[in-house]
Amino acid sequence: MKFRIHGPTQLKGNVTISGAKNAILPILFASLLTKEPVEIQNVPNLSDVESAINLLEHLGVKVECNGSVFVDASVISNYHAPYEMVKTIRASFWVLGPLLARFGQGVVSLPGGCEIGSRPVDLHISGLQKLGAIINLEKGYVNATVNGRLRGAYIFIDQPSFGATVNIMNAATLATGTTIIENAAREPEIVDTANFLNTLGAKITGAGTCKITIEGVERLSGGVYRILPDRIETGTYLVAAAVSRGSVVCHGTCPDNLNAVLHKLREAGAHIETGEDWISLDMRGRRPKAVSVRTAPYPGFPTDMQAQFCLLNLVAEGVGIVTETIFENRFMHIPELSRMGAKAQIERNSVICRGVQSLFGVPVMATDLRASASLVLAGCVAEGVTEVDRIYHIDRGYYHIEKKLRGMGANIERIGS
Ligand SMILES: CC(=O)N[C@H]1[C@@H](OP(=O)(O)OP(=O)(O)OC[C@H]2O[C@@H](n3ccc(=O)[nH]c3=O)[C@H](O)[C@@H]2O)O[C@H](CO)[C@@H](O)[C@@H]1O
Ligand SMILES: C=C(OP(=O)(O)O)C(=O)O
Repeated sequence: MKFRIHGPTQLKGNVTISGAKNAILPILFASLLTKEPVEIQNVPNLSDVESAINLLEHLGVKVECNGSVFVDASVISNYHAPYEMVKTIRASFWVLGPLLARFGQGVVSLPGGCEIGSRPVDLHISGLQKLGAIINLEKGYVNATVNGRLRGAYIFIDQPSFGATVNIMNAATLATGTTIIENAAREPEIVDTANFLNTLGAKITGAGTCKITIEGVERLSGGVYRILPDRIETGTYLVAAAVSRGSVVCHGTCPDNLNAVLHKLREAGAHIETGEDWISLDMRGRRPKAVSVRTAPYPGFPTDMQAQFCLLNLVAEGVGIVTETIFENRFMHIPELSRMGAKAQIERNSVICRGVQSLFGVPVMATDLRASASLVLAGCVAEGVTEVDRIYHIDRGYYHIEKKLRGMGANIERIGS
C-alpha cells in the first residue's frame, strides 16, 4: 500500500480528531485488571488497536467492537504474550503489570528495539520487582510471578518513562497497601488511564504530576469510559495547515494538552485560537518562520511531534534546530525529506534545518509512524507527485489520514493492495 499525493496544495478545512492511540492502548491492557465488563468509547480505528485486541483475545479475553469496544476479561486462558504479537505492537508489554496483579503470573516477550531506538524495558521490570514480582529473563521472555498479591512500595523511576509509569501504576491498583511512583511521567494519557481505573474503583491520585499515589484495592468493577482526544493527531493537522500556508480547525480536541506545540506554532507565525474543544490555526497565506525545538518529557515538546516540526522548518523561512532527547534514532525522515529537496544536516541528536521555498515530489519510504506523517505532509506541499510507500506505519496511529487530508483539500489517494 502506498499514498500517491499530487501537490502542492494549500490545505484548508475542518478535521475531527479521533481518540488517542496512546491512551486506548494502555487502557485496553488495563481492562485485564477487572473481571467485570468494560465499555470503552471514542476508540480510534487503528491497526495498533486491532493488534492490541488480537493479543487480548489470544489471552482468552472476549472483545467486541460495536461502535464502542466492549471488553470482558472475566476468564483468561493464557498468560503468555508471544514475540510474534509483541513485535507488532510494543505497547503489548503493558499486559505484564495487569497479568501479574490479577493472576499472579505473566510471560511476555521482550519487545526488542524498533525503528526509533533501542527502547529498553528495565524500568518496567525493576518497578514491578519493587512491587514484589519475581522476574526471570528466559530466552527473550520476561517470566514474572508473585507469591500472593503484589505489595505496595515506594518506586522512584530513574527517568520519567511513559511506558514504565503505566505498567507500574496499573499493576499497583490491585496491590496490598500504598504505592508511590516518584519522578513519574506526566502525559495526559497517563491521566486518562488513571481516570479509567478510578472509574472502575481504583484509588489513584496525583496522575499528571511527578508523584502518583495508588492505594491498592482488592478488586475493580466494570464501567464505561470515553478516551481523550489524540493530541499528536491534532498537532499533525495543525502542522499540515502551517506548512502549506493554509488554515484548519481541529474539532473534538483538548487544547490544554498541546501547550508546547501551540507555543512553537505561534512562534512560527501561526494565528491560533482555542475553545473548550477546538483549535484553529491560520497562516493567512504566509510561509512559516523556522523555530528551534528540543523534545522533552511532557509537558515539554513531544518527541511524537518532532518529525512534523522538522518538515515545518525545512519549508520555513530561516534556520531551525531540532534536538531529539528521548529516542536515539528518530531522524529516519530526514534522508527521505532530503530526497525531496530539503536542506538538513544531522549532527549527533540535532538536525539543522535550512528552509527552502519548495520541495519536489519523489517516491519515499515511510520508516515509522511519525516519520510517515511528515512525509505525507511533505507530499501535500511538494511540487509534483510524491508516493509514500510502507504506509502500514501510518495506519498504526492515524485514522483515515487520507480522508481527513482530503477534507482539507489534499489530492491524496491510497493505491496498491
Ligand atoms: C518521555 C517520552 O516522550 N515518552 C514518549 C514515549 O513513551 P514510551 O513509553 O515509548 O517511552 P518512554 O517514555 O518509556 O521512554 C523515555 C525514555 O526512557 C528510556 N527508557 C524507558 C523505559 C525503560 O524501561 N528504560 C529506559 O531507559 C527510553 O529509552 C527513552 O529514552 O512514546 C510514547 C508513544 O509515542 C509517548 O506518548 C511518550 O510521550
Ligand atoms: C512511537 C510511537 O508509538 P509506539 O510507542 O507505540 O511505538 C508514537 O506514537 O509516535
